[in-house]
Amino acid sequence: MSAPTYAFKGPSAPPSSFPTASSLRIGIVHARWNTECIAPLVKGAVQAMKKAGVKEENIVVESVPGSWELPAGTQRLITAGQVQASSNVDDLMGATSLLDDGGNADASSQSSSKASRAAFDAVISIGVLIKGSTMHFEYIAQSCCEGLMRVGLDTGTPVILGVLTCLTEEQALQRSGVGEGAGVHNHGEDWGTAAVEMAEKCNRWGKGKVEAGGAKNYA
Ligand SMILES: Nc1c(NC[C@H](O)[C@H](O)[C@H](O)CO)[nH]c(=O)[nH]c1=O
Ligand SMILES: CC(=O)[C@@H](O)COP(=O)(O)O
Repeated sequence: MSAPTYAFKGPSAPPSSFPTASSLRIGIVHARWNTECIAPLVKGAVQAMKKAGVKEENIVVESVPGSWELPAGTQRLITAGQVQASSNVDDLMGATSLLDDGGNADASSQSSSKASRAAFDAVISIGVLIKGSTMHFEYIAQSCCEGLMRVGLDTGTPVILGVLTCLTEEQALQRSGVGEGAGVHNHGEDWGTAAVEMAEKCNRWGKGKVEAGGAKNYA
């Protein structure tokens, strides 16, 4: 199944600068299913956030078994950040991620004395669902996306939907930036940029600051 070509589908350019990026703390929770795609997607998100100005030590990467576990994992990571911010709880010990050494290293490898202990400004939830021969895919895809939306609205922390729901392995690879042919694009990069933008905007709106004058662009 080859990728269709589009005239304009896709996100427009992100903001040209992210003034508060260096002080943001952003979490990634990724599923461990379909690692061929998960690893490049997580890498794309991390690289985009670093390019926007987020410090590597302020990006926390944790994993859960599959996409079904993403809503609960995301909710609990947000809570963990809030607990850390209000106490002296140290790193989240024992956590494993595909990006660690063979999935066996613990989260202390990410730690740095300079790392933020603030509540997370945004969390990216990354999973790759690929249609099989039963209804498994449909149930997980629907519940996972609805669950992640609920976590974002209930906690007030921006949750970025980094879940691919693909009908074929080829579709998943193309959207992870490792496929072949037209339409290959690492969506993880878009999710990283979206996380920084939403973190900055929600922090600003939370302080009651809104930008005036935007209507002139549409007059
Ligand atoms: N089929 C896929 C799954 N399935 C696993 C579930 O997400 C879950 O981990 C299991 O049922 C235990 O509760 N997960 C994916 O991320 N991607 C799939 O394609
Ligand atoms: C429950 C499962 O993991 C499995 O039986 C789902 O099968 P499929 O991915 O072919 O729908």
